[in-house]
Amino acid sequence: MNKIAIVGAGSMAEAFISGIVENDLIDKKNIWITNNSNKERLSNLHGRYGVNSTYDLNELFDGADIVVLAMKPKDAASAINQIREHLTEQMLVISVLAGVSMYAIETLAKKPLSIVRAMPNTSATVGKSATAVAVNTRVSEDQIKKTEKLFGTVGLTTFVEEEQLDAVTGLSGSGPAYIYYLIEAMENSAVEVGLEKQMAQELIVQTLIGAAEMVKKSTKTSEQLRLDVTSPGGTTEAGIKILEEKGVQEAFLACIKAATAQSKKMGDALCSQLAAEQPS
Ligand SMILES: NC(=O)C1=CN([C@@H]2O[C@H](COP(=O)(O)OP(=O)(O)OC[C@H]3O[C@@H](n4cnc5c(N)ncnc54)[C@H](OP(=O)(O)O)[C@@H]3O)[C@@H](O)[C@H]2O)C=CC1
Ligand SMILES: O=C(O)[C@@H]1CCC=N1
Repeated sequence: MNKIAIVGAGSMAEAFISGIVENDLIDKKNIWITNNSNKERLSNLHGRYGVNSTYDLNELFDGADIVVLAMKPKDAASAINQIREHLTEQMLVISVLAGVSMYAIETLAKKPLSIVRAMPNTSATVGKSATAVAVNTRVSEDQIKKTEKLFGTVGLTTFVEEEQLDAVTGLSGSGPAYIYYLIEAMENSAVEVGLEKQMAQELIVQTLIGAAEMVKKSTKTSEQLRLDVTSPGGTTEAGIKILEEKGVQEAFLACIKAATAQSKKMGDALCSQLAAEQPS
């Protein structure tokens, strides 16, 4: 890895910078970043991580072997249009943009590119992202190794087909929000049954970490582990009965299907727009 050029300086970009710098993957002087206009944000990132920033695209891309696209999907078209002349077939272009396909990126760049499309989640901030990655046929073995190293600094990486990324987005991309929602619900319930919120939060968080660790380490399925907790006529049985009556499993199915469909819809909308703009 020689130089990384990051386009977009939001929370996702910062999670990567933090992971790369903490793991000494590359000298921080070789990490370059730009954004749309927020100079204060760039100087803040420089101050905290020692990375370089610039609005000069020649300086940003000069000698870069990896480019990370980390702006919002709505800004992808204008951002890629601005940088397209600097992108080369030799560079590895890593995109974390939700719903922006490799086809869309190449169409906007107006050239074939080696593209890695990734779906991390916000737990990248604490090095615990569940990231799924798809690569196109131009990505070399060496670039795959670089990709694994890079995403390894922010958590777990798994390789998927591009078609699976909508489902991954609906599952683990949005996933932290579902878990926060569950935590919120458990915190509010704890208060209702007479517990102090802060203390309840500690219990809930440790319960989640412990249960997740059990699923990860045990040879039992999650269903078996649930049944292990559920004594006949006991408290868990009483609680789970209510979750079943309220249709919580069905609600999760509908939730993940809706998020997957929304990811596909966002991607399809951009692809249709780009196809319509192509000269016939
Ligand atoms: N949040 C999440 O859970 C997840 C997000 N993602 C993806 O990560 C990406 C980044 O998200 P996030 O970090 O939350 O975004 P933020 O809104 O925090 O940051 C977006 C950044 O893009 C910059 N930007 C906008 N337009 C341009 C441009 N033309 N050229 C250069 N930079 C530009 C903005 O600059 P300025 O501030 O100057 O306007 C800002 O620094 C998104 O595409 C999202 O889909 C992926 C997985 C999970
Ligand atoms: O809600 C969103 O669109 C983004 C994509 C994955 C997580 N957040």
